[in-house]
Amino acid sequence: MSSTTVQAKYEIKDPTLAPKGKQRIEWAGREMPVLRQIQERFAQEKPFDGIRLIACCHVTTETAHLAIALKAGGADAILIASNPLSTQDDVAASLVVDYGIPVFAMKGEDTATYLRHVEIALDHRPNIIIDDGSDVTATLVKNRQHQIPEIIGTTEETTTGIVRLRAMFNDGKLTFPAMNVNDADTKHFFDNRYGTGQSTLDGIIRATNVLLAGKNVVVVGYGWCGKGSALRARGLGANVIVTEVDPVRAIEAVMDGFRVMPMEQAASLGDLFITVTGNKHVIRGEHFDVMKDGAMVCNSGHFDIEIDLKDLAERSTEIKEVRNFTQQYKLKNGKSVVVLGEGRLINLAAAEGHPSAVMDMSFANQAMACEYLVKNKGKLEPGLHSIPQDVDQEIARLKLKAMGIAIDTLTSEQIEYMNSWTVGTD
Ligand SMILES: NC(=O)c1ccc[n+]([C@@H]2O[C@H](COP(=O)([O-])OP(=O)(O)OC[C@H]3O[C@@H](n4cnc5c(N)ncnc54)[C@H](O)[C@@H]3O)[C@@H](O)[C@H]2O)c1
Ligand SMILES: Nc1ncnc2c1ncn2[C@@H]1O[C@H](CSCC[C@H]([NH3+])C(=O)O)[C@@H](O)[C@H]1O
Repeated sequence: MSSTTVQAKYEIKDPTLAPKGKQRIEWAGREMPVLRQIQERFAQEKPFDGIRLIACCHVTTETAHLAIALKAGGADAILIASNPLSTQDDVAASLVVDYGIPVFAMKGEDTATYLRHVEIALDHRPNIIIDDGSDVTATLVKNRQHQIPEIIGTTEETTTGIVRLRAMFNDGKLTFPAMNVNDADTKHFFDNRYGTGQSTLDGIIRATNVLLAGKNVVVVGYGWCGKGSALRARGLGANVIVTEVDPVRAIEAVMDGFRVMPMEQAASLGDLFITVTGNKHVIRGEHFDVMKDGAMVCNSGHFDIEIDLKDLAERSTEIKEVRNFTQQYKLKNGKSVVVLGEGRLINLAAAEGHPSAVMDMSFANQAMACEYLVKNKGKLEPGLHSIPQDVDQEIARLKLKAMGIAIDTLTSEQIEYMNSWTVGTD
């Protein structure tokens, strides 16, 4: 359903889902104490008064808390989906109905609708863009150069978005500041590793209900997301195999106790494949040809191109939906390959994405990054900017405090020793 009145512009599936969405948003809030404190401060200080802001994020209970915090800080904010399959329609409904935040997102929207929502967001003439994967920023740079003078800056949530921003900068096209949220320690150490680890396995289990104990699980890419996925798959009793292209990460996987081999070999061994590379076609034709009958493939990295689904379709005689988010491709060679979540992020398509406790830190970084952009308006060079270390440390301190965990502090003698060079072997 959509409304085009100036006050209540939105496009969501069904506003009557709002009560369920509100209940779920409130539940998530129990695990988001850091963002809550930031929200309370924003409500007092109103750092975003007069600021138009768009957020392109997965529309989840966690993102709801980010949007609510930004609105509390005075932002004129609207929200669109960062993935066609990840929207939680009840959350979208509640944001519109209960919190007065315009949302343009519907679970299962087609690519044309997804791209139309990007245009609607840019029509809002944002001063700040919160992006997850850089689709909005890339559209701005490609098609809306005239709006760039109005941009104070952007913030980027994920690894692939940062890769795209670096490429944009090297091309001379990133002419405004962009805050690198992904690389904050309190973001990728926890979100990419433990968040992706848990929610990826959650998505696979919700989609298939298969037992993982004893299965050969191939994790493609041993970065932050790969480490988390491999760790949690092992925890469920799977025999984990890792494939990599980076020799250092391959050694890490070996020393973490996993078998490492090229995909050419792993393809015929795996019962389940999880891609987490941010790259393209890491599983493709020659791999499908040698897979076991009934092998399952899914992606928890980035776009739906990590697995070459076009190639798979060309090798198939039939594609059948066998469960929600589970499609069986019947191959010409007589075997079948099962694709989960249409090759899009399995953790957000079939499950609910990362748990609130990790998104608390990711979105605390997002909120603080937006405030930093406003406070430093006109002073930051174009290009990528790290989250200041004191902000990262403060988020960690607040999180530990909320967890009820105390840690030690350096004594003055230790500080002096750590800053000296004269004391050595005696
Ligand atoms: N599902 C989620 O919720 C979620 C969360 C965070 C990040 N991400 C996305 O997941 C992807 C990975 O993120 P990350 O932080 O782990 O990145 P990363 O850079 O730490 O890891 C990616 C790894 O993939 C490896 N790789 C690249 N091409 C490969 C290939 N052909 N075969 C095998 N390995 C290959 C790289 O060498 C690297 O070690 C990114 O696209 C990121 O945006 C998804
Ligand atoms: N529950 C959640 N709510 C909001 N964002 C999430 C949640 N779980 C994971 N994410 C974020 O999703 C990002 C990866 S998603 C990559 C986005 C891309 N547009 C695509 O859909 O392919 C991570 O960096 C997480 O911070």
